[in-house]
Amino acid sequence: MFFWVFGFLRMGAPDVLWRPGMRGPMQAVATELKGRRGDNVLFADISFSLGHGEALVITGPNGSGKSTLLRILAGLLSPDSGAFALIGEGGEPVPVSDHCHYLGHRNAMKRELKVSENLAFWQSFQRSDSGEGLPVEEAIDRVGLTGVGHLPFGYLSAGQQRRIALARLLVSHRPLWLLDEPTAALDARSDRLFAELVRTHLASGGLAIAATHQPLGLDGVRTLELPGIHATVAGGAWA
Ligand SMILES: Nc1ncnc2c1ncn2[C@@H]1O[C@H](COP(=O)(O)OP(=O)(O)OP(=O)(O)O)[C@@H](O)[C@H]1O
Repeated sequence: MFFWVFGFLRMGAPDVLWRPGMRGPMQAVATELKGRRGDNVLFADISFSLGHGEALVITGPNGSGKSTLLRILAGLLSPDSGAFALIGEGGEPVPVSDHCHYLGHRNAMKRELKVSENLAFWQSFQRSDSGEGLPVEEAIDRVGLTGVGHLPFGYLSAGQQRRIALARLLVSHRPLWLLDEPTAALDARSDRLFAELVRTHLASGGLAIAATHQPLGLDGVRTLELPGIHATVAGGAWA
């Protein structure tokens, strides 16, 4: 038995706001990905293609393999078979690890370091040739937490910490955002703020793939539903 839910609505043609130093449009292509944990095949035949300005939301029950699929896309796990590639301007593949932001369940911040120190670390660590990100203080402003830069990260509430984790996406520019439960712990206002951040990213030609149980407040994104463990997925492919 297999379930595929396709949302083929595409967001309106984005105003492509290329910034200085930014590379040309990218395309993300997954080809017949098969993911396994131990003896369990979680999913198979996952194929899709995303162009610049497009987003994909991955849904499915607990344990269906959403995080596993995202980790495979990020290059943190190997697929059982199949491939995922990011194709740059001119048709050449570019390393996914250098061109993606991966936001996992955890925020990947040091509790003892100041918010600004954490973000400055990520800015330096994830510097890319895809273009400049925002200054740290501006990224903090964008997630609605003006003035918290001097505080230790551990002083923030769970929702505030998640918002700073989202600010990490802004301090260095990377075209592909891979987001695992990005809105966990966020309140309704922060959900809207997150949707706005993704909308802006897509409008500047970026790509986003998010695994979530909650609606992300984004219109016109494609949806991929993983059926759940022990089910067989077959025959689903996007052009
Ligand atoms: N490190 C691991 N070793 C072995 N099995 C694992 C490991 N991590 C996850 N699994 C198993 O893989 C399956 C898929 O897990 P995954 O975290 O990808 O699901 P998910 O769809 O993201 O779940 P959730 O909605 O609960 O976040 C689960 O059955 C889980 O027990």
